[in-house]
Amino acid sequence: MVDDSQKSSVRQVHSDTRFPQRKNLSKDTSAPVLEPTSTDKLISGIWRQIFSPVQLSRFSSVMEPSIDMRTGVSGEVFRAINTLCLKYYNQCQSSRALEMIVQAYWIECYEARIAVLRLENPNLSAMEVRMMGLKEACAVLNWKEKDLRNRIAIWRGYKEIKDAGGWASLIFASAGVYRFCKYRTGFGEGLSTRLRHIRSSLEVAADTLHPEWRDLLQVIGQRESRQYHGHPHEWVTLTGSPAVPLSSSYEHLQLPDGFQYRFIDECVLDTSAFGTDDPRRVPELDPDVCLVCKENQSDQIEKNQCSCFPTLFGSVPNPVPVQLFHTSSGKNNGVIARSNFDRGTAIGEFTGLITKGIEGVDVMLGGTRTRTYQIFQGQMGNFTRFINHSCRPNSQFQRFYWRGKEHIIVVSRGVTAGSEITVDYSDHYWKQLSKTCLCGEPCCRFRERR
Ligand SMILES: C[S@@+](CC[C@H](N)C(=O)[O-])C[C@H]1O[C@@H](n2cnc3c(N)ncnc32)[C@H](O)[C@@H]1O
Repeated sequence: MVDDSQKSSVRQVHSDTRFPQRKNLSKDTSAPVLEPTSTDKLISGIWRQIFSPVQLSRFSSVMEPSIDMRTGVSGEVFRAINTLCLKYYNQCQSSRALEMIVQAYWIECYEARIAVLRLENPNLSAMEVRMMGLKEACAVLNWKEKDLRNRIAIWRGYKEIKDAGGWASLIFASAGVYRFCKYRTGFGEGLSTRLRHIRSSLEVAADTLHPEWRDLLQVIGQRESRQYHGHPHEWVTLTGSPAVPLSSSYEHLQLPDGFQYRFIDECVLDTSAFGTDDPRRVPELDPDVCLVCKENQSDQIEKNQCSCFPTLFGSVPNPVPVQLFHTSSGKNNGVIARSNFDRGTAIGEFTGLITKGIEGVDVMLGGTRTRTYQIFQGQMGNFTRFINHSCRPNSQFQRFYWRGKEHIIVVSRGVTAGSEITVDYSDHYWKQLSKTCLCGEPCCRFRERR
C-alpha cells in the first residue's frame, strides 16, 4: 500500500490494486480491429522466433572454399553451389534456416553466373543466356526447368527479405515465410522499408539472445562477427540506423563515472537497511495459496497451479519481447513492445534494490502502512526502469503476491507490437518533477506547468 506520509521530496511511483480485466472473448463487443496483413504476420513471426528459446544448432562444416563468387562464377563454382543447394533442400526445421540461406545466396550466384555467361556468349539474347544458366543448374539439381523456375521465384523472395532486413530477418522468419514468398502478396516498398527500419533492432535481439546465429552463415562461406554484445537492454535501438550502447545515450548527463547500470532479473535486498528480513514478505499470507485465484502457488513448475501471471511466476522464464529505443518526442529512451501484450497479461516485474530512506530521486513505494520499503532503480534493475509516463497509458503498475511476498509488476492494458509501453506515474510523482509532460495525449494533465 502507498504511504502518503512519506517525505514530499520523494518522487514516488504508485502501484495499483485493481488488475486490468482480461478480455472476455465471448462478450467482446468492441469495434473490430483491422486484420493483420501478411507483412504484419511475417514481421511478428520473426520477432516471436527471436524471443523464443529456439536453439540454432552450431554448424560444424563450412562451405567449400571453391564456392566463392567474388572472382566471378565459373561453371565449376556454379556446380558447387547447386550441389550445396540440393544438400539443404527440404531439410528438417533446424536446417530450414540453412536451406533459406543457401537458396537466397543461390540467387546471387545465379545472377553472377548469368553475367559471366553473357560476356562469354555476346551473340545470345538475354533470354537464351538465362536458359543456359537454368540448364546448368538443372543438370546438377536433377529438376525440371519449370520446377526450378518456380523455386527461383520463392528464393528471390528470401533474398529480398535478407537484402532489406539482413540475414537475421530471414534466419528467424518462421515457417510462414515460404507461403509469403510463394504468393508474394506482401512484397513491395512497404515491406522493404519496414524491414530496413527494424534491421538493426533484429540484430540486437539476435546477437544478444542467440549469440551463435551468425555461425549459420558459414554454410555460404561468410564469417560475420557478432556486433551487439552483453545484455539485450544494454543497447538503445533506433529506427533505420544501428543501435547505440545504453551508456552513450546518457552522455549529456555528464555523470562522473558515466552511466552505470546492472541488469537484474530479481530484486536485491539492501541488507544494510533490512538485515535479512525481507520487507516484501507478508507474514499473514499463506505462501502456498494465490490471493487472486486461490490456486496453489509453487516454484516447482509441475506443482504450480496459479496461472495469474505465468510469464513471470511458476513457469520457465523466457526473454520478454521488449527493447529499449530512442524516443522521437524528447523523452530520451523508452521501452518498445516487439509483440502484442494482451490486456491483463504481465510484461515484467519492477526490479531494483529493496531499500528505504532514499530521497530526491525516483523510487517505487511498496509495503504496508506499518512497514514500507522502496524499490530503487538508480544503479540496478531491468527494462522497467526505462518505461515512460503517459496520461493515457497502455500499462500499469500492480501489486501481486507470490509465495507470500509482494511483487510490483507491470501489467498490460492492451499493448500492440511496435508501440511504446507507458504507465501513469501518478499526480504525486509529477508534483515533484519540474518538467513538462511530453506524452502528447489530448488528455495530458501535465503539459502546461507553472
Ligand atoms: C524512469 S525514467 C524513464 C526513462 C527515461 N526516459 C530515460 O531515458 O532514462 C523517468 C524520466 O523519464 C522522463 N519522462 C518519462 N515520461 C515522460 C513524459 N511523458 N514526458 C516527459 N518526460 C518523461 C522524465 O525525465 C522522467 O523523470
